Formats: sequence, structure tokens, C-alpha cells
Amino acid sequence: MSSRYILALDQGTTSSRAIVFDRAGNIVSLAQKEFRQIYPQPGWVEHDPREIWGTQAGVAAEAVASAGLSGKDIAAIGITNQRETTIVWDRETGQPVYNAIVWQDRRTAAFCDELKHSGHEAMIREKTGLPIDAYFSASKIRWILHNVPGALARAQAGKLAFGTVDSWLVWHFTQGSVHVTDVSNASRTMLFNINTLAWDEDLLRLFEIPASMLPRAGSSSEIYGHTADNLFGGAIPVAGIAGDQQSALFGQQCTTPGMVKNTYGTGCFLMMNTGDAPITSRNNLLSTVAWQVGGKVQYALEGSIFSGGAVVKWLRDGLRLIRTSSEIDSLARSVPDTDGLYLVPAFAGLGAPHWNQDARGALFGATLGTSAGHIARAALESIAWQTRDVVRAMEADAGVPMPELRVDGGATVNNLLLQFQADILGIDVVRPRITETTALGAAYLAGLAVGYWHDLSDVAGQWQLEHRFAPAMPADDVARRVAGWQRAVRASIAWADD
Ligand SMILES: Nc1ncnc2c1ncn2[C@@H]1O[C@H](COP(=O)(O)OP(=O)(O)O)[C@@H](O)[C@H]1O
Ligand SMILES: O=P(O)(O)OC[C@H](O)CO
Repeated sequence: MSSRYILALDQGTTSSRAIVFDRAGNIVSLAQKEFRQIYPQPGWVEHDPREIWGTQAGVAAEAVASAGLSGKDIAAIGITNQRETTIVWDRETGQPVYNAIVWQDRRTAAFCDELKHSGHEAMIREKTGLPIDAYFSASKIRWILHNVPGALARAQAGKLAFGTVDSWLVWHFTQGSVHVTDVSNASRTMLFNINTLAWDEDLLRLFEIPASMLPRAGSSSEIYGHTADNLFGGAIPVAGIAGDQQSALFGQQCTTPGMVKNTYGTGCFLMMNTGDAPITSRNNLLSTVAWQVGGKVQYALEGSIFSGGAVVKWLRDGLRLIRTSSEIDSLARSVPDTDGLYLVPAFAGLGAPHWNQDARGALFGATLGTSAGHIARAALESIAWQTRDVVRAMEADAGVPMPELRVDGGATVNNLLLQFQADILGIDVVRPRITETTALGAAYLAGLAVGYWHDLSDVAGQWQLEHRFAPAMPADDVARRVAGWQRAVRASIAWADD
């Protein structure tokens, strides 16, 4: 094969990124652009789908050009994306009928509560691996169809298409000729049966969603189509798709059962590879499709934390305590500890393992001595505390302690966070040399589909340790702080449930 590189597109919640990788898995170039977060009402979060496409296409072109390359140097494109975020568009014009409703959006919480009360929970969990929650796409699609004038009728007439962000991007890269998703993204819609790997008619009926709106659910590694000639000056195969968390699991090479990673982005998402069958969590985690590669499906257990790095963004853009995200480090280090302050960042409710749609952010333990430094430190620690709750749930499901935690994502540049994480988990936290593992996973998926890499053994040596954080905090200190965190979470849930 003459082409020498893979282009991976990582369409995240806060930014669109494009990375060119070489055959050794090294980053050759990277371009990134943040885009607008739209908050029309408390608890609502939207993106403009045209900005998603515009920023993603823009950084893709920039990454290729800045490496001095052109389209013919790219063997394949892999796409990975924020999951669940819901876009509905007109098949003919390609125009969205509404903004993208983002995974964090809570507007359908009341409808989801009704579904729970009418006894659908067990059936939905059995088919989809998911608890009923506004997080997933189904209730968001239904909201659009019921709230955009004329949308339901147009959908019933076959005129509208639904897609998660991957589908939206492929549609545009192929100028409307390919409407596809992969099984990992499909498994987040709450319309997809993860046992049969097919859209589920009962669920489509329950959510009143016409089947004609849905994309084909393909594997995670195949040629779905080619980019239109005008985009990169030549057709490039789009050959890999996976939800960003599944892609990070693949990029971290957690390809055998029992391996776990945590990605610290806007949210935090822990995933454990569970092999070739979904396992039902007894501890409020969800089961999901990890990927389908070469006809082989693998599943994962997931603990989804809604607000991870988002707390840092909140300190920056909401509270304006810091000007740049990296400033949180020095601000947090300006105090030796939080002095008993806890932040429960339930800005979008609480995900795993609590699943409380109505919980909201809370600070506990503030005194007149509380400074910006204490808030910064409590914010960073809240990311680690939530991760600890999920790790314990995962260990309970697996029946064995976790040996170590592989980490990646934007917030893992923060050593203070990762040291605290190791301290309160009591296990090593391991950061690889390449923390852009989300994009790397998509690159692997695309490269495998076009024979750029033949199989996983071609990339096996590419995972390399950059830093190992070992636990150092005395056990009684950890126990005292754990008790404080647990009280804070209980209090914030009690406030929501009152
Ligand atoms: N130095 C830092 N310390 C802690 N968090 C950080 C730091 N720099 C960035 N972040 C956080 O990392 C997140 C961005 O990570 P990224 O993996 O790009 O997320 P996403 O894919 O969700 O957009 C943001 O929420 C940001 O607040
Ligand atoms: O954009 P990220 O990295 O925060 O990931 C978002 C998740 O896929 C939502 O489920």
C-alpha cells in the first residue's frame, strides 16, 4: 500500500480534533477547534450540527495540510465521536431540523421517569444493556419529533434521517450518499438490541420512532464509503467508526476480557472489556457493545460519569476562577488539601453508579476560610471521587480487585489529579505515552479495514508507559476522606429527592 498515514477524527463534546497517525502509531500532526455549547434552559445542552461538521471538516483539512500531506497520502479515515448526541436532518436538503441534543441534556428526564414507572425498565435493560435515562438518544429523538412542528409527519413519510454524530459526519463526507453508524454507537441509542445486533421493533414502537429514520448499523471496521472528491482532492475511504469511549478502549489496547480504562474528558467513562458476551451489572453499570471487528463482537461494562473535566471548564468559563484549564493545577496546589470541602458536580444529574436524573451540583463544608484554591482542589478531587465510586462498582461486578487503571483524555495532563486518583483507589494509575487514545483507536479500526495494519499483533508494541502513579496516602487518611465524599453524595441525592 503506497499511502502512508491514517487520519483519525475525534468529534468530542467540547472540541473537534483531527490527528494524522503513522504506521508506528505516532502523532504526525494534530488540529483542534473548540465549538459553541448552547444552553437554552437550565439542564438543556445543544450543539449546532453545522458547527460540528464545519469544525470537524476544517481541522481534518488543517491536520493533513500542516503535515505537508495531501489526500492521496491518507490510506483511510477513522471517525470517533461523542456518543448519544442526537441529530435529525432532512434527507433531501441535508439540513438539521433542530440543534443536536447533547448527551448531557436532561430535558427528557420526566418522560424517562414515566417510562420507569410504567414498568419498562427490565425489558429495556435486557435488550439494550442500558438503564432508562435521558442520557441516551431514544427520548431525545422522540422529543424532536414531538416538538419541532411537522417533524413527526415528515419522519413518518420517510423524509427525515436520525444519526449520532458519526452518522452526521459520514453523511457529509459522502455528500449524503451513505447513512450508517456502527454497532458501538448504535448501542447507545436505547433502540438497539445488543444481543441480536439489530434495531429493535418493540423499542421503536415504544418511543414512536419510524424505522426509516435509522442508519444502517455496520461493524466498527469496514469501508463505509469514500469522501467526496472536493474535500481532500481525492476520494479517501472512511473505514472505521466507534463511539469515543469504545474507541479509547481499543486505542488503549484493552482487547482482552478484564482490561479497564478510564477516559477523563468532559465526562469520565470507565470501561471494562467483558469479551464476547454482554454481562449484566448488579451494581448499576451498563452493558454496551465495545466494537465489531472482522465479524467478531466484543462487549464492555461501562460506568458513565457525566461531569469530569467539565468541572474544570465550569471553574474557567462559569465561575471565572481560572483563565486557562491548566491554571487549575497551580490554584489547587496553593492549598495543602480541601480543608473538608467537597464538590458534588451533579450538573447534569448523577450517572453511574447513582443514576439520579434530578441531582444537581453542590458544595459541602464551606467556611469563611474557604478559598478559590480549596474550590479548585475540591473540583479536581471530585473527578477522582466519582471514578472511585465506579471502580468499586466494577470490582463488585467482576468479583476481583482491579489490578491497575489505564487512563487517557484531556484532563490526564493533570498530575495532581492522577496522584490523588491513585491515592484514593489504592492501585497504580497508568498513563500511556499517547493519551490521544480515543483517536488512536479510530485510526486502528480504519487501518485494519484497509489492510494498513493486518491485525492487532501489528500494533501490539505501540502501547507504551509514560508515567505510573503509585498510591501514597495513608489508609486512615483515605478512609476519613471517603466517608466525607459519601456523605456529600448522599446529601446531594437527598436534596434532589426531597
Ligand atoms: N490541566 C487540566 N487539568 C484538568 N482538566 C483539564 C486540564 N486541561 C483540560 N482539562 C479538561 O479536559 C477536558 C477536555 O478533554 P477532552 O478529552 O478534550 O474532552 P472532550 O473529548 O470531552 O471534549 C475539559 O473538560 C477540560 O476542562
Ligand atoms: O466527548 P467526551 O469525550 O466527553 O465523550 C462523551 C461521551 O461519549 C458521552 O457518552
